[in-house]
Amino acid sequence: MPVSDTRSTAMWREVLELSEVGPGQNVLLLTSANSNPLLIDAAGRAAAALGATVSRLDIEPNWDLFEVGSDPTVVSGQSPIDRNPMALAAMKAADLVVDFVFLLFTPGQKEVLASGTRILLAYDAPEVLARIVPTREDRRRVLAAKAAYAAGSTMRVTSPAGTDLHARIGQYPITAEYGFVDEPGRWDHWPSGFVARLTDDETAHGRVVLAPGDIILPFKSYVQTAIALTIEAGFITRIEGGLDADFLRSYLDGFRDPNAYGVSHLGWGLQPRARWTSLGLYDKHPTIGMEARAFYGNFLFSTGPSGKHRTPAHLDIPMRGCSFYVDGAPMVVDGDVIPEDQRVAGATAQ
Ligand SMILES: O=c1ccc(O)c[nH]1
Ligand SMILES: [Fe+2]
Repeated sequence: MPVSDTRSTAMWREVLELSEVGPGQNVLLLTSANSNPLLIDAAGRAAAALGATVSRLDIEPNWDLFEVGSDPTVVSGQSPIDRNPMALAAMKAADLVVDFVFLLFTPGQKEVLASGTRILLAYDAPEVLARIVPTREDRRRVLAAKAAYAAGSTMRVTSPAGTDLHARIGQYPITAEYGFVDEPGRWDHWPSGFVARLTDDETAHGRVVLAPGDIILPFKSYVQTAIALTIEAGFITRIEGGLDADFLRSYLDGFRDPNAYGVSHLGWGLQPRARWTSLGLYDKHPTIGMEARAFYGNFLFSTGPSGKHRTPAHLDIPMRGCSFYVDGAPMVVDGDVIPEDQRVAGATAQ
């Protein structure tokens, strides 16, 4: 059932207030043909009610040859604003841009954030946003996890299905997503609730075994048959299994890009209000699967773009029942997050 206008405007007011929107702030709504008008209208009304000056910039759709289906996360890394000085100038002049297009991983987004503009991405179905309106408690929990992740120089992920992945970390920043943008130059995504970071170049190695119930985005499917990935020097070198493995291998082959097999950002889900099951109740169009990316205790594995290599092929693969260690200290054990007051530091913990 759709979220009512009243409720939608109220939730936007809450999130924009958390994002420090108020009188004197310039808020730009960035839209395109793929944007959800319900989200745009509610955000504009809420920002105006908070006293901000609200403008809207509509850009050409970000279609790409490889974009199959209607999910903008299928192809990442470029957008029409990258080569549009007019759009970039408008976004840099804003204090906060609400991105209804999906600019993640694009050079244009990076340039706008560097100017101090805040960018809040909002694309998922309105009822998913309504279920996961961010809170200061989400921010505290995610930032505590970020601090624990930042303290380490090695990571390891294991699972009963046979995952045993090692990597060095520290070369690249941590993305701590809690759903609102309260500092200059900050990017975030509503709904969310997880930490993620790229591994140090060519250091990821071992095995990742996708078990039944793990999710591959943007396929928006639950893995039915196990897929065994061999990881060497930061790349997937072998994909073994049955039909799910064939589909994954064929999909990645279809990009004809060796970087499609890269290991991308790794982290874990920290949103207790996101549910592993939600994706199973939607058709593929209405949602981009943010509850799957954020459900509490997932291991968020992902492939494609890395620190050194660009590629339009990006998969987010939230996995259940894994254990995530930073310098041997457990962050998640068998799919359950270790609360920060029970976390122990250093390699002694394992
Ligand atoms: O919020 C997001 C969404 C997709 C992604 O790849 C990273 N973070
Ligand atoms: Fe991702």
